[in-house]
Amino acid sequence: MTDTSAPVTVETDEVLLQLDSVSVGYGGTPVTQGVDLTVRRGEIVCLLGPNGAGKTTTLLAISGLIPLMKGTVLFQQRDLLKRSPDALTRMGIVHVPEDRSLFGGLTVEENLKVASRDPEDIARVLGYFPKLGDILDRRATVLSGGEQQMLALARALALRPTLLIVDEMSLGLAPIIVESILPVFRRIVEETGCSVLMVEQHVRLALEIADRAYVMSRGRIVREGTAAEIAASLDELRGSYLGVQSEG
Ligand SMILES: Nc1ncnc2c1ncn2[C@@H]1O[C@H](COP(=O)(O)OP(=O)(O)OP(=O)(O)O)[C@@H](O)[C@H]1O
Repeated sequence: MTDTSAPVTVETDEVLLQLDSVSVGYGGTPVTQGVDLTVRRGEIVCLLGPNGAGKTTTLLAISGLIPLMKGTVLFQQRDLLKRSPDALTRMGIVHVPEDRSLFGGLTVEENLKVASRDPEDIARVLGYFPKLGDILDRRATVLSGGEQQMLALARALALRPTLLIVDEMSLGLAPIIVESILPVFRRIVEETGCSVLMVEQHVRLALEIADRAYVMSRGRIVREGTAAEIAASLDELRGSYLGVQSEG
């Protein structure tokens, strides 16, 4: 059995994901323009910005769900162009979308079984979200928002991601639930060595657990820095880019 308590040593200088001059959009119209972004192994990176900035669009492009218009996306130094979303999942890129995409008619346990290759994976991911262990036979559709989000994350982890992409994990959740779930990402990274790229509206909470952050506005990266640097300039960023809707 895998010992999940031992921290995994990670080489944080190794670039896992690299976006160079990425432009992507819909119907031939670019939404993002020339986005440069990197995620190193074992890092938690936040992508911040106001509504409509292009954050979700950027994540969809990384996961192969919409085609690039310009630029390159390298994952472990391999070009992701023309790879299907399924192939990217097999390579270790696992995307938890904004709508969570659970199988509503299936139970918690069945949702986890769909994702896991090995029964041990289910026990392992329940270690991060013990509450799910008490409701294994409950259908996903009747779960609370927080329980659904835990299940979506647990299912993603059962796929053993190298890069976990999480879009608006906190959407519709009470701040107290967000405060309890966000720190789990730090534990996941320390114990599995995976990297996390997340879009999060609870900016201050997200920066507490992140290593670095990018701020996006109107499809461009307008600021990047360590989480501490971005947190220190939050008041200024709120005034110029992040807008009043950013919370936390
Ligand atoms: N399927 C689509 N077809 C056409 N335009 C779209 C589509 N999806 C998003 N857009 C547009 O692309 C722009 C960027 O949207 P995106 O969802 O990437 O922003 P975001 O930064 O994630 O915003 P939010 O925080 O509100 O989720 C918006 O103007 C949006 O209306």
